[in-house]
Amino acid sequence: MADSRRASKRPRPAAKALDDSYADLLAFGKDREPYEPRRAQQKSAEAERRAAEARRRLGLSSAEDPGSAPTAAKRDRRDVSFRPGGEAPRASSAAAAASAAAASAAAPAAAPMPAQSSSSSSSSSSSSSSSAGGAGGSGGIAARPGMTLMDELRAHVAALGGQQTSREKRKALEADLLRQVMSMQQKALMSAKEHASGVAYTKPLLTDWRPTKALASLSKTEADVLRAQHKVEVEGENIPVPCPRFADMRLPPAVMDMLKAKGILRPTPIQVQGLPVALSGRDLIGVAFTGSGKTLVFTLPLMILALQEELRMPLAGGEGPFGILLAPARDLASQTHSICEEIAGAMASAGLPRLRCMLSIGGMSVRDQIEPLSRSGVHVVVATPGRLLDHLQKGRMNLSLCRYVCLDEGDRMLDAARGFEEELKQIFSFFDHQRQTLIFSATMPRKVREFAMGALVEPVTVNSGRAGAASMDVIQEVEHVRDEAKMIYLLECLQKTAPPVMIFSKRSREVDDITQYLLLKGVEATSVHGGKDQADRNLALQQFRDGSKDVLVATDVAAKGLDFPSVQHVINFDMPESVENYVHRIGRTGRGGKTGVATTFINKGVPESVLLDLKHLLRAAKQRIPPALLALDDPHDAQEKDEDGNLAECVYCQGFGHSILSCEKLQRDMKVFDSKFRDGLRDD
Ligand SMILES: Nc1ncnc2c1ncn2[C@@H]1O[C@H](COP(=O)(O)OP(=O)(O)OP(=O)(O)O)[C@@H](O)[C@H]1O
Repeated sequence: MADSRRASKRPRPAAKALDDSYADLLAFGKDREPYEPRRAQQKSAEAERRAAEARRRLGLSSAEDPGSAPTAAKRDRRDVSFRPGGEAPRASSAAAAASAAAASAAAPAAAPMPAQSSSSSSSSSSSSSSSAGGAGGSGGIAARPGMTLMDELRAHVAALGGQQTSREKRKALEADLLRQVMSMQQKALMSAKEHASGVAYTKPLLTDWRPTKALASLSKTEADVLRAQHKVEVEGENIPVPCPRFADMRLPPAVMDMLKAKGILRPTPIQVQGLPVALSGRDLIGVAFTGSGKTLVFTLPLMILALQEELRMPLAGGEGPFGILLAPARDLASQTHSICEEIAGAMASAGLPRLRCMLSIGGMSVRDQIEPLSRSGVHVVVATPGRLLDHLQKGRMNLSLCRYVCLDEGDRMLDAARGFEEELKQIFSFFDHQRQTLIFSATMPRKVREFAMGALVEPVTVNSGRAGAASMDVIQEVEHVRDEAKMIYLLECLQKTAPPVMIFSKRSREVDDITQYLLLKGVEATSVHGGKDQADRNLALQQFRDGSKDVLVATDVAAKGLDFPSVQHVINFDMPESVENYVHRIGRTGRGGKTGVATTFINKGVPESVLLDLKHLLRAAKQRIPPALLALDDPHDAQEKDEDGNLAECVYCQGFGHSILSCEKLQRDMKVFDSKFRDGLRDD
């Protein structure tokens, strides 16, 4: 069925524009239903009740239902987006979620926390909340005058330490703590309008994609055997069958040729299962180790969807996009944009329409970015959240045709303290219809995944390898080096492998110092960090990519997602604040099936909890543990085992050496929450 909204604006193109050889491809789009929200079907009685309650709390009459009229919708976008779920205005709702970190011991009978989400929520998330309630600690606390939220958290945990010692109660408290912090993330994935009006999408936006006949007829058991062979684990209902060959996925011949030309002959495990899920229109959370090919899992389905739409009816000026791909950093967005362009180029050179992909990031001219959209429309937008939101708010772009959203490095995007939850919340408010949502990362604690799933529609999770584990293709070496000896030792360390080599440091100034030092010593080095302007960053990345520079020195802006060919060695000049960042940093080597080396300098300046996490990570990856780490007194070795005797991971940050109750990341994040609520939310 054609998209009636678009069809009513312009006549459909003549059939002659379509190439017979792509009949197969077109076939799986032709009967797709339009993707306007089908409110009548989607609103359950429960949703109606919630909508009325939200309207009452927001002081809206029923005529002002945010979804009922365009004018009301506009006002709602401004007014309601900050008040999801009809809760208190944003500062206090955010404060409630953050202060959460501490289920109230002082007031166990306090009012229950707000409902998690009006969309379908995962059973596990609801079960954790109910068990938390059972622990008698779901009231949530806010910072009292003169006390920071962190103080409250500490006091609360200390109090509980004395009172509740049983494993069950502690687990319940952990679940509650996490539930409350994470409740912000779910809201970030929903339109505030939907949240306020209780719209709950219950059915995925299925496409007509099918695998080849032989695979389509596989039984569930046979599909499970295939999954086990490819070491992928799945969760969810009615999961599409895995496809062990690209040929099974019925990709357009132009795409098959492109993959072959790039030496991509067999799908990686995340692609074996992730591509069928994404191609069939299902919401997806994909977790797989660094360098395992996640990017193709979210770019290919969108490009194919955009191609089908373009073949059905070419875009005109001002129209589009059909999908947005969001990344937490500009350089990563640029890289993803290049991959989309490459796919678009391959399609065009095979005689298919040229798809237009727009890059929308800060540090570049707004006019240059937006010009292709106004001139001829764009099919795909790859963006960082801040700049995309700016385009939407200023009316330069709209999401009326957009039905596909992907968050790359999803846990970073959704990070309750340092992520983009506020921007995402506002971006999602520009949707007035359902979309397919995909979230990818190499690191995503199980509980965080469960909470994010609560905002998706019948999601499928696909795991390849333990989330947060380092790539097994990286040999990890950890060395004790005093601060004053680091620079000199760095030169020696560079001799371990041939170039290219990446060096990471937390601080921009140190990145500059290291680069200067290496240049003085005759090493072809360049650098990237947040303090450099975008043109310099692009140049440095280009020089490292094309081999004209041997060494790239960088802060963590280059730690996530960037893919350079054949990096041999990653040197951590300092240990990052969390093992999660460590996993991303060392994941710049050992990619696409190649092996690499990572060397990390540690010394007494690194917090013990981080060293303990590192020790456990090395152990899990069967790497050598240096004496400095072996010597650490490790109380968790004995205590923090799960039911199966495995070491339990922190549900908040995925570290192995501690629980959420003593999680340094949560403690740091609580400080950020504190400043957010005191200073107002950031506005960049
Ligand atoms: N099936 C495949 N066979 C061989 N190489 C592949 C395959 N799929 C992707 N690659 C290559 O592997 C490299 C890493 O892929 P990609 O950047 O998508 O990894 P990733 O999982 O997104 O990593 P990160 O978690 O660091 O973002 C790329 O150079 C890509 O071209």
